[in-house]
Amino acid sequence: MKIELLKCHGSNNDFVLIDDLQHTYQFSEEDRVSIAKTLCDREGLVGGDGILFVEQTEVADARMRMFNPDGSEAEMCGNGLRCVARYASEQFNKTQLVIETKEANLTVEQKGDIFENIPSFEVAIEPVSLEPASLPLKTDEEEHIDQNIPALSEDLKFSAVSVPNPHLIAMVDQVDDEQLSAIGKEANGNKTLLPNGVNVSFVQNLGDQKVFVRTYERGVGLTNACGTAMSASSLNTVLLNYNQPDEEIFVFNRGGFVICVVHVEDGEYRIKLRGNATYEYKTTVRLTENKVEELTERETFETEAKAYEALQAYASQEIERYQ
Ligand SMILES: N[C@@H](CCC[C@H](N)C(=O)O)C(=O)O
Repeated sequence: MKIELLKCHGSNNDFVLIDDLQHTYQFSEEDRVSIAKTLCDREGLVGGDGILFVEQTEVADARMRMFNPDGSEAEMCGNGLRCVARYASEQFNKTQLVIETKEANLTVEQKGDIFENIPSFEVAIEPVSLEPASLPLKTDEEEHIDQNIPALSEDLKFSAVSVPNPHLIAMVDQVDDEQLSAIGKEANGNKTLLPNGVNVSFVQNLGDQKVFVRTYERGVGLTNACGTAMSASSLNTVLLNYNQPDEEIFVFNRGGFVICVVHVEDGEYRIKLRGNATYEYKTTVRLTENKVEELTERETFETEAKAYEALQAYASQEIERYQ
């Protein structure tokens, strides 16, 4: 199988974008799973936190399907959607588009750069639900906000949110990666409690509408950043009165930062996520027997990489101030 790919990232949550708008690859569902496992393998030539298939659709400008490195398909991907937004906006020469995702058609828009020379996109993160059944999280409660889940931790309190992929979020004083990994693995292994698995985030409140978020992603493990997790975490900080609705929340992560705004209207929540959509390189590969062979020299985006280094340096400095 010969595939042209674009390697890109949102907050250094990195993806392999495959354009099925221009091409007609006609991948089977099995192909998609095998492409995800093979191309995302960090030991292989490409590596990534997921695959973004950009496809034709009748109901929106384009359709995004997102597969995790373990081959599972996610309902949504916030950082990935920004990359797809940029790619589709360039294809259609439009700054505002609608992208079909697994559960919703979402508005995406090119917005002012979040940092010098960083092409930035804002995407809608919807539908949002606090109903445990929407994750699903097995419980009799109507909502599970800032409460213990003894099967996962004696002392941490979690909020269950779907956006619409499933998230558990805990506020912490300091992020402990080992503890987060252990809880993430446990939560994803406990199919009685969480039949579809879950993304688990630790959130450190930094004050002044700023937070730091670290996530153990379902189907991946610890990543530099997770867009839907940062959106769900921002909502959690509004629900718990750490941050204000309708105002920008700066969300720092291991790979940079994004800006989230949480809107609350008649008990309904809408979240906007704004951040970078950075291209790394383009190449063509051939996949054979779970092996990747590169057929062309990589076309790299050096200027973008340089600009992003400055953003990353700023974000790292900010994070260090609070460690
Ligand atoms: N990194 C993504 C989320 C990708 C899907 C997630 N691992 C899941 O299975 O729900 C993001 O930026 O939102």
